[in-house]
Amino acid sequence: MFIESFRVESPNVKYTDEYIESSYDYATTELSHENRRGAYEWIVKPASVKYHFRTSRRIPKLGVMLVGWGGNNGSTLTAGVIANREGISWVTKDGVQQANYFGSLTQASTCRVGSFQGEEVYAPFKSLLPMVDPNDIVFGGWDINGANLADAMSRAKVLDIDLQKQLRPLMEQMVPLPGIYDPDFIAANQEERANNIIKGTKKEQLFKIVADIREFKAKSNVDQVVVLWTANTERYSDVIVGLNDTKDNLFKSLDRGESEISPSTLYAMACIHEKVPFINGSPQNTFVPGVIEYAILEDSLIGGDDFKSGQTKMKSVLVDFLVGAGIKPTSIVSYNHLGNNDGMNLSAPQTFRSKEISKSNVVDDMVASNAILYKQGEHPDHVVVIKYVPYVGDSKRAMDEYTSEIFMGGKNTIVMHNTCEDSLLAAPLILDLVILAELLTRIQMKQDQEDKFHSFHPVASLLSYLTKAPLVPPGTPVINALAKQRAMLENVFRACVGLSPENNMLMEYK
Ligand SMILES: NC(=O)c1ccc[n+]([C@@H]2O[C@H](COP(=O)([O-])OP(=O)(O)OC[C@H]3O[C@@H](n4cnc5c(N)ncnc54)[C@H](O)[C@@H]3O)[C@@H](O)[C@H]2O)c1
Ligand SMILES: O=P([O-])([O-])O[C@@H]1[C@@H](O)[C@H](O)[C@@H](O)[C@H](O)[C@@H]1O
Repeated sequence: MFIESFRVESPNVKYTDEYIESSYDYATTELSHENRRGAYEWIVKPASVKYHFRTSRRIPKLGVMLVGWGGNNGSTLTAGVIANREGISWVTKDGVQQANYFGSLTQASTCRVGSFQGEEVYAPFKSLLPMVDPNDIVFGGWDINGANLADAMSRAKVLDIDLQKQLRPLMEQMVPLPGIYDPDFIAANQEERANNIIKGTKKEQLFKIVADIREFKAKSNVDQVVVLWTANTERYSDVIVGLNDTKDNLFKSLDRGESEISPSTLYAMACIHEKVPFINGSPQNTFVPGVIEYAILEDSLIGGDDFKSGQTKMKSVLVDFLVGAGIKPTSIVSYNHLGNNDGMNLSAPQTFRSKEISKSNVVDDMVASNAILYKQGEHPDHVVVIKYVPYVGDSKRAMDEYTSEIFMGGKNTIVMHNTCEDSLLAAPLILDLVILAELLTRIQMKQDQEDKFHSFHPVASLLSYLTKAPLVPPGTPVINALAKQRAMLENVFRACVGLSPENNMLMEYK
């Protein structure tokens, strides 16, 4: 059974005009290793911590500024939202296609709210808490290439022609603002694309971005802005003591005109300066330690890294299943080729290295969870290959092979092939990232013994479901298993309306 919405009635939940307020007993455990009767034992004690949540019900008019707006992802997302908002349908060789938000967790997934007369009851994920409607989002952003969004959509070659024809008049007036271009951080093959750039020193560029954000907010008449990086993958920045290891050193480096400050770090600093959430959809280390310290000091939301859209998303499901089933993956080979501009940029060794890192670390938590299968320090062989093949364009071809050890010395090899437009996987994730980032800024929490409500930690680990390399607060475990990431997000939102975590026990039927 499916219901469109629900209201929680509980002594622990209060709906006012301003807020949804809830009290929630967080059940956890406390572990100790104790010498009992001459032998050490691991003691596990159930514990409970009372939290209070307060979610503002005032949904803002949201402006989203994309860095790399004219790229395949940026143009495809903008086109998709306009098509949904205008209710556009188009003719394809398979018949008439309606616009939809498939692939978006917030817009096209559901969550179980219970059972009714023996039927399982599900509601839209977006009904858990008041969220921005994507159809109401105002888009803007920057691009180092000056193509308008209609031409960018055509260049991307992602969407059907009949749809593009209907969208062109609605998109050709959208022109990206000049972006910060530094050839030292992306592939040299991007140089000819860079015809729309901000001149000046890095500091002048940073404060031009600040001015752009303020002007966009005023002109678009939006209440809140979220900025998301969907520009090219940069090489990693060197992290150097005295350069970018602290907020103060980062700003001193900026004043000195240090070159080792990437464009993405400059955009992030500008957003933190304006207390505008900044999400990194690419794998580079935008968030050098100085940026993280700056975000924490300013309590300004940052999140990332690298959209988890295809091969890696599948990997974070399959390896979790295998290891959870007591099967030992021993070799993982992920190959793909694609022919879009992202693929061209990744054909340079230094930018590929950024992507190789984010695509390789995704199994670490699952391997570490099972010492029966893996000895200390043991890992599967794990290879990532990306090749640039212009002819296939955005239609990424991914081939994965997983070899595992099974019962009594047996071997099992799983091979997968995946073909689809990479941007059609990423665009809905961008939507989720900006909608969730905005929502997180409207949720406040406190433990029972705390005096005042406060926001979540500004490093938004709750966005990890959507990223290959989740950015987490210092000292926080990095969870990559997709089911755990989704459950974490859903259960925190359930707590905000006083509902217990979905535990799948179905005791009613036992
Ligand atoms: N499935 C996916 O598409 C997917 C998944 C994970 C991550 N990503 C990442 O998302 C990013 C975008 O992917 P895409 O396919 O849209 O790439 P794209 O090359 O089509 O778009 C990137 C855009 O960014 C612009 N740009 C580059 N540097 C810029 C800067 N400093 N400021 C402003 N604009 C800049 C480029 O001109 C281009 O228009 C890439 O980094 C890619 O690795 C994509
Ligand atoms: O999300 P995923 O499919 O694992 O990884 C993808 C890579 O395989 C692809 O080569 C790259 O161009 C995309 O940006 C994305 O990162």
